[in-house]
Amino acid sequence: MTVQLSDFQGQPALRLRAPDGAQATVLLHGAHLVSWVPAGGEEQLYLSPTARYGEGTSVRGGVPVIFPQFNQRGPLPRHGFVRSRAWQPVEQVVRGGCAIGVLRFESDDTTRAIWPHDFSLELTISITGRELDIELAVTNTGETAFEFTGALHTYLRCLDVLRLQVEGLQNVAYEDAVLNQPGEQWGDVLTVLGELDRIYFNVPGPVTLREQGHRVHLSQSGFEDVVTWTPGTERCAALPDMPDDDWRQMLCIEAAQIANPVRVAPGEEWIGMQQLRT
Ligand SMILES: O=P(O)(O)OC[C@H]1O[C@H](O)[C@H](O)[C@@H](O)[C@@H]1O
Repeated sequence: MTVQLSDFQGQPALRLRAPDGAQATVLLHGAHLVSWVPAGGEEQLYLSPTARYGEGTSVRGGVPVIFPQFNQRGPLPRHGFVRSRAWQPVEQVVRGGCAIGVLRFESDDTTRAIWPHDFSLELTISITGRELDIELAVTNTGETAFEFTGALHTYLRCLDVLRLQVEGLQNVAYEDAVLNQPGEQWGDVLTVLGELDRIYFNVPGPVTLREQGHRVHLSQSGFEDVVTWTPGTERCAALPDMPDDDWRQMLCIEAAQIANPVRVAPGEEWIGMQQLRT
């Protein structure tokens, strides 16, 4: 196995470095990407300074992998269970100018006890220049089909969430979990006024986060939906693993599959991807 483990906050991690200087760090815990610095650029991901680490916890920030259940849309723990478990490192390599890290998670007695299916997940993180690709492959290794929902729950770092714009969601129907009602994005930009928690369904193209002197383009395949989330003042103050005012420095733009659960037949594989470019 071609993997060299580093330490990040006491956690085993893969540090990726492309020949052009792009860097990323992914924990074995949750296959959780906690840092992405494009070549010649600055940190693009928000990571809470009071995040918790280790078995059973989920890290606040970075890119949590949500599987096999989004949020509380089913009987499983919120956002499923793979974000709070250790994954296995599979590969760490530099190929064609990209630094690539691969991690794997396989069903075991603990997962079967709450979700009776056999599966294998592989998360591949690839960086080069100003681009990050995150690919989640879900394989059904069992004898019967299963369905899942999930997401790559990307926390983007920003200067001030109240002063940014998100483009690419015009005319897209959404469900607003704060107002508890459906809606449709009528303007060409989404601005944030405070707590925001929306699922945009069937998003047709890329989404761009834009603020003064900074922008990130996000595109996705496999995943049909996009979630936008920031907790706002009150909810953030109630989160034990995030400083009270830090919600102003982040916005989650998640590649998600929620409205139409994915059905995976025995032996089949589903692939979902989120691509970020600055
Ligand atoms: O606090 P967590 O379990 O990590 O969930 C954080 C957030 O994730 C998603 O974005 C959901 O849409 C939110 O409703 C939820 O609050």
